[in-house]
Amino acid sequence: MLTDDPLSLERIRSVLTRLEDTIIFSLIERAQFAHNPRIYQRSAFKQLADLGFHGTWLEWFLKETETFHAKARRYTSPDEYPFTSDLPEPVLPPLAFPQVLYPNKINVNPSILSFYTCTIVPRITRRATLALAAMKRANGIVGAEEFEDDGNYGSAATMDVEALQAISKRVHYGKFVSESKFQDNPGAFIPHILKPNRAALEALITKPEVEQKLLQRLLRKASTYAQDFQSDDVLVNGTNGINGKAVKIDVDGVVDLYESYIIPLTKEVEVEYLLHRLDGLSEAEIERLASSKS
Ligand SMILES: C=C(O[C@@H]1C=C(C(=O)O)C=C[C@H]1O)C(=O)O
Repeated sequence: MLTDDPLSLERIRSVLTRLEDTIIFSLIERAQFAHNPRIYQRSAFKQLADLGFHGTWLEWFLKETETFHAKARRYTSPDEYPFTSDLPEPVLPPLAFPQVLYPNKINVNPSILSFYTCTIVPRITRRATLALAAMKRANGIVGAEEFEDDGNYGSAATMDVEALQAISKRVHYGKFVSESKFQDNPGAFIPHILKPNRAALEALITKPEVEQKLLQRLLRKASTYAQDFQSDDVLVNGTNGINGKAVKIDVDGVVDLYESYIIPLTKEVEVEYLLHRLDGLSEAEIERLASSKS
């Protein structure tokens, strides 16, 4: 039975499980558009330079979106982390969230943005890109560089922002996992924090059976959602997809995203959080922690 204890590992894992669906569906939506590599290239749009912005189209989308969300106090929540630095202060006073996590400044969004744009997007949009190429060749267009560009820069970036926000929330939830595991047995972690030992900390937080169960569930989910998309070849709205046909998700690509990137980065967040879990505590406070067990 799920408790409302914010550090219940069962409750935390149920949030991670729910985020799987959010991530898979955001990737399915992004997969309906071609790769559109221009939106990930710095200074690829003169119009942005004219606005004084010299990042990528996607970074501009993130900045504009996160600027508004920051004013609406989104990033005062302990489970929300922006990709953009120097955001404005909220227009409302921050909500009084319970102080569940130990104060920290861990934000791995630069790593998330890098693997997402360099590896995940090209892989999940491959089918849309191939379908676009076939359509363009059939219409006598032969320029290979055009095969990756369907011009849907706004739609593609909107889907990218949704995917990135869901992946960021999932990865940074590792902080709640680490606090939960630390409070359950602080004495096991403290020696490897006082004498920093990343490998020992990673071994303590790693649960292979949980990871395997997750990957098996993910394969079932992605395969089911891909099957649904296949059975519904012509989309109701007709705007997404190539030539009105739904593009099915790269099931192996979703599983690989988790196995090669999301799970390892979540564990990196868990270890980093633990390495700073005793920052600012006195020897007496650490001693008390070491001798306590929940
Ligand atoms: C998130 C946890 O910690 C680790 C990371 C996992 C993941 O990223 O899915 C799963 C199990 C653990 O190896 C957990 O124990 O649930």
